[in-house]
Amino acid sequence: MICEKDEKNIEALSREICPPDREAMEKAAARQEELAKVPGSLGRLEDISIRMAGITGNVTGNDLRKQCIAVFCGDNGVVAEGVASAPQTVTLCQTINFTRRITGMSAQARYFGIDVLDVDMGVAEDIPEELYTDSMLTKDGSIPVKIVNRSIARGTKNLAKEPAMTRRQAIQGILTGFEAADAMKKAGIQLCGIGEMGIGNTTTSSCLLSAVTGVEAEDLVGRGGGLNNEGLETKIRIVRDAGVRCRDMDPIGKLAAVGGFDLCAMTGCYLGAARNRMPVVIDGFISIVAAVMAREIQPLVTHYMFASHKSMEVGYNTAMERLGLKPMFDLGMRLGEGSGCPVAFKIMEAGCASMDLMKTLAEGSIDAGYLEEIKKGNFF
Ligand SMILES: O=C(O)c1ccc[n+]([C@@H]2O[C@H](COP(=O)([O-])O)[C@@H](O)[C@H]2O)c1
Ligand SMILES: Cc1cc2nc[nH]c2cc1C
Repeated sequence: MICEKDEKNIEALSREICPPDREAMEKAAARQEELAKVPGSLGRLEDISIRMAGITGNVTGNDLRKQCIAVFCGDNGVVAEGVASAPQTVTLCQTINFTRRITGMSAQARYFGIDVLDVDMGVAEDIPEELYTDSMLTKDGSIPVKIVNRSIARGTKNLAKEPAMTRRQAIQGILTGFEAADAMKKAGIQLCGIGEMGIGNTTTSSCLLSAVTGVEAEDLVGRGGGLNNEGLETKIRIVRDAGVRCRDMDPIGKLAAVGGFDLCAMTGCYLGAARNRMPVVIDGFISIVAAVMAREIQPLVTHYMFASHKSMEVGYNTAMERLGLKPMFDLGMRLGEGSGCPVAFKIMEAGCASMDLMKTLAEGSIDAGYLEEIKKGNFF
């Protein structure tokens, strides 16, 4: 049963997020200056290693090889307004197909050996019982391959006509996100990404972004999965009304009025990852709007966030400016699911490898001792 205590819990948990370790960051920056290269020549890979030092407090040894993408799935009542091009049933289909590792995100996850934490936050249609699990961890403490049942309701209400959900439901969703972050930490995950699946969620995300930033709907709303002109006009109108209606609400109020169950859980998961001092990767438009919502609750959370790719969705830049981050790459992607996270994980590993394995010129000098080692066949 969700109650006032749970809302206080979100505040208390968010207050536990620490600022980054500045001393470790200074040491890491100094080490990057000394390594055998032109200072700054590894560009943003250097920044990543320095930010990682701030997150863990360690300059070296920031191993990021145990990785997981948490994908939060749910349907959105607002699709009744004709604001999405794909049928709602795609949400169910992809939620199931994450477990088969055959979607845009999960195929990459399978290839790279990344875990997927697939959470049903409120898919409208039935998920077969055999595919469900109640626990975010298996008996041996790993991330389950099945779908974790945290369904709040079979989709949200139509936000154009009434609040998408109750405040209690929004709180429940946020706390599920915290739970997911804790489960990943317990499973030994060192780097996580946050994705989603939910037809209609570029509309809910645009509503939230408009409400938070006050930016005009026309400058935020895109075609999502490929909306036609008529649908786009409706979407802009709905986002404009929602933005005005929710402008003065607190973050949880905004999420309840015009958000989705996926967005609530994603918001909580960013906060939970930061609370666990775990670096967390942002995917596309929906993912970055949830990151903005997390920042509205606790600004320190951004120190733990890394932005993967620049989504093609129109409002992406507005959200990015709000966070003060910079995407790592632009591949013209706009799929969602967490599909930008695997490549970002590899870039982040590269940044940490430079710090761990490179030497300074002095440490790597070619002297007689080194040549003796080479003669013995010891190259590393
Ligand atoms: O993340 C993005 O940048 C992104 C941009 C456009 C669409 N999507 C995906 O497409 C779905 C939402 O699109 P829509 O048009 O139904 O609102 C949802 O399942 C997202 O994962 C995702
Ligand atoms: C097939 C399909 C897959 C998706 N994955 C995320 N959003 C999606 C939308 C569609 C239509």
